[in-house]
Amino acid sequence: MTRLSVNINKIATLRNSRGGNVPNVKDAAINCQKFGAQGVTVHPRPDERHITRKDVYEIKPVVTTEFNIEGYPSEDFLKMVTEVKADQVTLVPDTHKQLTSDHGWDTWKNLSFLKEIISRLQENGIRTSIFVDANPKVIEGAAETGTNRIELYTEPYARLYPLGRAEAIQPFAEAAKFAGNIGIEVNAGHDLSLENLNYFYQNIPNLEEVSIGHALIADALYMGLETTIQKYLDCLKPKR
Ligand SMILES: CC(=O)[C@@H](O)[C@H](O)COP(=O)(O)O
Ligand SMILES: NCC(=O)COP(=O)(O)O
Repeated sequence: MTRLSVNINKIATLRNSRGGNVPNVKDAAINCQKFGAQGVTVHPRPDERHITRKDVYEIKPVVTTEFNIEGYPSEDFLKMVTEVKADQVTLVPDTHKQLTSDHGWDTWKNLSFLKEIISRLQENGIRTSIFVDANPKVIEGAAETGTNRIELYTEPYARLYPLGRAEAIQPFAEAAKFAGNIGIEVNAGHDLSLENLNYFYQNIPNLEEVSIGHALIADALYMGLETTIQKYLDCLKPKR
């Protein structure tokens, strides 16, 4: 079964545009789960332009499914995810000024750094995932870090999908197969949508989880959160 974790960053973006507490991110987390999401994802950034550190602490008690926190492993970030006891932490190689995440880790170059962080998180009972490009060499490096999972960075798939989905999926299918063969579980995310999700799911073996925010929250403006989540879950129905 592939789980859907809803990234609620964009709810916080809307809230922050006015100050105050509308829309309420805690209620969004509660409702995503009520409507069937099997996880809640947040990606707090150092400038707190959407999810804030305070949000992370406030959301945790209402998450009854899986709380996945994504971000760059600064000391501040590590303290927060450990205090909050995230179920899963996804390490992302963000730089300070990034508009959004746009690349995976160079796992070989950052091997000792990642190894140390991953063992600290695992000692605290937190499952780890690291954000990577669909590249077997990089995934081999990920295995060396001791991580439980990788998250495949799917923006290149989403971008190429309208031009030719068979070519778009190929490196991802190979990468996921390679990860499976060396015993690493696979998550995926970034720019997945109602247009491209089902084909991704159909072609990626043993996909544990997808985290989806931008497109899903945009769809919810038109269809409502409940219908939208149902449609995303329909894309992840067991393969026949
Ligand atoms: C790692 C990843 O792909 C997501 O967390 C995505 O970057 C969402 O972050 P923003 O909402 O800040 O764009
Ligand atoms: N890890 C990916 C994520 O949480 C959401 O990415 P996006 O759907 O907002 O592009």
